[in-house]
Amino acid sequence: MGLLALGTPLDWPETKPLAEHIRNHGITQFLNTWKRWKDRSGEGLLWGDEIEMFVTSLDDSVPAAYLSLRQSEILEKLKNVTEDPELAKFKPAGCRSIPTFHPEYGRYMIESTPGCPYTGSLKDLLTVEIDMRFRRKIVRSHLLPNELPITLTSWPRLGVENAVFTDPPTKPDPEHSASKSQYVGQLITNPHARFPTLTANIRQRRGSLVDIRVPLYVDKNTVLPDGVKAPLSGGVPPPAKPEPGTPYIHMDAMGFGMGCSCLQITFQAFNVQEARTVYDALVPVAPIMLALTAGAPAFRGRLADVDARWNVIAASVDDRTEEERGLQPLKDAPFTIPKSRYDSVSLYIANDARNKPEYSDVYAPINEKVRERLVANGLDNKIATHFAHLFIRDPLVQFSETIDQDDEKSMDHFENIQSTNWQTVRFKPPPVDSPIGWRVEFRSMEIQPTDFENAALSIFIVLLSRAIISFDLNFYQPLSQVDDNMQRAQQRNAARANKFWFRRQVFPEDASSYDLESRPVSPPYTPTPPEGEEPLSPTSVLHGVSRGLAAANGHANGNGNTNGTANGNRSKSPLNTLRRSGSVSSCTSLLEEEEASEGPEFAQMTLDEVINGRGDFPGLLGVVNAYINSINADVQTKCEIRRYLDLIKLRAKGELVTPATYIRNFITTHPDYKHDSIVSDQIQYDLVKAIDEVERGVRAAPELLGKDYVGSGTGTLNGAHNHAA
Ligand SMILES: Nc1ncnc2c1ncn2[C@@H]1O[C@H](COP(=O)(O)OP(=O)(O)OP(=O)(O)O)[C@@H](O)[C@H]1O
Ligand SMILES: N[C@@H](CCC(=O)O)C(=O)O
Ligand SMILES: N[C@@H](CS)C(=O)O
Repeated sequence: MGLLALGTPLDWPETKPLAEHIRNHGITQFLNTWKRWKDRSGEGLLWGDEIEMFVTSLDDSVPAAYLSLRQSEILEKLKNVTEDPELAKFKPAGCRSIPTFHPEYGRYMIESTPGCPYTGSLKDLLTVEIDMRFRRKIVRSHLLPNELPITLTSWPRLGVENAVFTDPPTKPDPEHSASKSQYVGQLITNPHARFPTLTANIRQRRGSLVDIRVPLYVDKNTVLPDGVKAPLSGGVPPPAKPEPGTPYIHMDAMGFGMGCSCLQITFQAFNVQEARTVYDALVPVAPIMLALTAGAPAFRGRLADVDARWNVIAASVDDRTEEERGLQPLKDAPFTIPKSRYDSVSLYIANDARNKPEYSDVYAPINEKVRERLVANGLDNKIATHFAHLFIRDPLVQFSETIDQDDEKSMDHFENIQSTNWQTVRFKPPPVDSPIGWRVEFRSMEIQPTDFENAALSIFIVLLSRAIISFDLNFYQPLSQVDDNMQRAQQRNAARANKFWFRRQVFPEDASSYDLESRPVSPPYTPTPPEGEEPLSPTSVLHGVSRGLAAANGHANGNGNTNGTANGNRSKSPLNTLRRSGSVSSCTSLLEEEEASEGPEFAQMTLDEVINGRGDFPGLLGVVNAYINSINADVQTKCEIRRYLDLIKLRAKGELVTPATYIRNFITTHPDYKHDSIVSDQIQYDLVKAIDEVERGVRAAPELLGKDYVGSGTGTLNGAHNHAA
């Protein structure tokens, strides 16, 4: 959740003339922080997750499940839980603090975070699921008897025409609502000024309603839509912009995207250098984790032909003008902008010789004035270019009371731009007046139905970040490949059927290059815009290659059971220790043929291979296992951690399904499903009940969670039914 300042929000015509003032002071504020923190080390790893959930309300008489719009009431009660002596009694053993709860975009959403950040010790990692479950129980205990806390990524029936999908019922109001949507009304949006203002100002800056198009999953009885009711303005990234003639689901409001739920992880790095290294390494991991966590197969009452939310949110906050989208010749805009504010990363940032200029191969326009100012103040070109790219954007939410700020004491103007650049990974400078240091936020993952999964994914990403630092791993690949992977990750059944570009050789070839401090620094570079300022479509170059390549290759199944080196920091020969005996690849001729054309640096791998490894490539889980083996921890703790890592392993192998597949299967096998792509009220009601029962362990879902999953029981704090209405 972004900056939640208070005040009188300005509309777009009032905000636009302030853009340069806000950017200038934002950079001044950043430079003040830079001066304070550039050489400072923090405490090292502290980290936390953010879990976004929906509050749903069930009406058994219809039957139907609605989005409950009681966010404010519920958060009002949750505001004081930290001091609640009653609650302290229920704090589970191992849970260190009372969690905190925050608003999110949807008026039906609650975000929760741990009360204080975790450390990286394995023992602390074992408290993550306990903490997440505690949060869910606290929320559940503050709901009405007919309400449930549900961690679904998209709400299948949000915005269905002439239908009730909220409690209380709401109607679209295109005349007066901030989005002007023909499908959803103002009341689905959190009333805090940030959210309606973002919604209205994005639309006004863009010059039209946002335009979201998701390919429709066409079943045998699907009646193809006869077009949309509002004129469409185009410029939506694929596959939200299906090929002409492809049927799609249309959405037209920020809430369809930002009203989705995700799982985010924020780590504090030891220093700025480490933060930049981890940021870069996680950029290629983002699409991999999007595919592994995919959980959004239905939008606006229909099954989609995608499994994930990403492009929907990208299009839902796409404030670019027609000129910026390349639909009109440039007149007022200085350049075309290839991506939405919510999108994948377009520049690597580490000052590292391995960060070759050719890897930042997607067009990333920059604010040259900002770059020059940052460089003149001592920043190296890579980090300066990163911020100069973020600062091509205009501010979207400004309050009249806070136009003039004390740049020594505030970061609000900086955060205004930074926190509305919603990229897969976020590089976060230290806040003012706080001991918190440089952080990296990993943002691509979709929320999972259970906290077992949410904890497993969080633990995996944290351990991966430790392995990256410990073994000095090199995940660099061209950002055009990462962008291509982002699109592949969202396709239906991507986790099982798609291939993803990844770097083949991830270990340093020369052990002496391990020392981050002594690594040579690559020369400055400037990303070159393509000739004629046409918007690039790097993904299209690579698209055809991936399509339809099912994971039919019979490569050996790495079990991720590596023999890591002892005493982890900077393992000296990770390649040798990770080479698995007997795991030589036995690829099909198709794969061999494909690989032959791939070159030595990068290969297209199944998700199983990226995670579990193949041949000399250890897989992300392989390096995590090596890291675990290299640190001192008792066997019992390591075994308990493996329970979580097994979920990652088995899901990547395809032995467990993604939430998207589970939900899709639930819908398509439901007796009320008529093979017409439609998710009816009855289906959604049963789905919501089923997801809740699965979470509590009342309903088995071995295909999603394995057979040993133990649920949260009644799910409430005191074992009774919901009580705190
Ligand atoms: N010192 C710290 N280092 C790392 N993570 C921290 C630290 N302090 C808090 N966190 C965790 O960072 C997460 C996000 O908290 P933060 O306050 O940065 O949220 P935010 O600003 O709303 O994030 P977003 O970038 O999603 O808008 C939480 O899980 C929190 O536990
Ligand atoms: N809910 C958004 C993220 C919102 C935020 O940036 O905090 C998502 O699913 O990605
Ligand atoms: N919650 C996100 C998306 S609206 C933010 O505030 O930036």
